Amino acid sequence: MDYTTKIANQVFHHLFINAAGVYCQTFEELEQIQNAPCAGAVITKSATAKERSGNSEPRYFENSVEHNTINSMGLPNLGIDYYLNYVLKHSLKLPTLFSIVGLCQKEIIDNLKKLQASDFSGLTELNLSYPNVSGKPQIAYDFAATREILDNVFAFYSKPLGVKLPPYFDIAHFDQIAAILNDYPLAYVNAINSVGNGLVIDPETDTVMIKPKDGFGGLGGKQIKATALANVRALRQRLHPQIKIIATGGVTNGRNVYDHLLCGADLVSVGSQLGIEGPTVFARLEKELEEIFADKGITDLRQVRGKLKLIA
Ligand SMILES: O=C(O)c1[nH]c(=O)[nH]c(=O)c1I
Repeated sequence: MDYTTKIANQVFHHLFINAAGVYCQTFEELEQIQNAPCAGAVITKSATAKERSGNSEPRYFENSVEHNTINSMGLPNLGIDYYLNYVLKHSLKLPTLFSIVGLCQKEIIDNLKKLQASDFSGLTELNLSYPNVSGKPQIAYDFAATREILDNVFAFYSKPLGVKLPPYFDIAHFDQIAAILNDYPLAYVNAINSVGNGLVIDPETDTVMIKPKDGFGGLGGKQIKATALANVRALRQRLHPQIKIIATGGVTNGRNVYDHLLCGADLVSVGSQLGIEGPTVFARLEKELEEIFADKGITDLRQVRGKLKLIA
């Protein structure tokens, strides 16, 4: 299958990218994704202006039997300069996306000003849905704040930009966020981030699984697949066609990838299952996807993308 996909000035030859936050904290992890068979792109951990150690541990739990995760990492990262050094210093094998975040609007703007002034020419992903910094609502759940930030960003930022969105659960919210995003020259949206503030209990000890926020954390893996598919589908139906979609959420096998394509995904990102299985996951997913294509006699992605059928 020819997976060639373009987003802004970047050409991808495979569908898969790591989800920001997974396998992308250090040079070593980033290089493992660069060199992973069937990986199409790499994205950095969402970077803040300064290095952060993040929340206290345990802050991540994976149930590898059920393919589910919960995390309240608290934005640990090595700081924007570290990741800028990576994307500028290395002859990178794959298109490498830069994930940016900020604890306040000023930090977001300052980070993007630094990127704008740098020689970085790839895609930037503005994370509007950093769920685990306590006391901070997700920007993307505050529609006025979302519009304000995008106004301020696009007043100066001229490099290709995407936004990472949290899941929405209300049709009116799909309408509202899409109406906002359609007002800006976005290269893409990445939907969805983890499903916020879930709770997982240890049956042995009647105790929460993670320490921060009394056990509340962002959910990932199989348990969020239906929500992820709905968000990809709803955004595809509403956004201008030139705004591409990176689909994230619930991908553990080839059929899930296929379903995200049916809902309109241009690329597919893998988070929890990458963390559980490691970078060989991309080759397994591509193999399973090609088996589905063979069964259905599909030879071109245009026969799948956005082709979800409804009941007449
Ligand atoms: O806690 C985190 O670091 C984190 N965790 C997530 O599940 N999504 C995010 O965007 C982030 I910035």
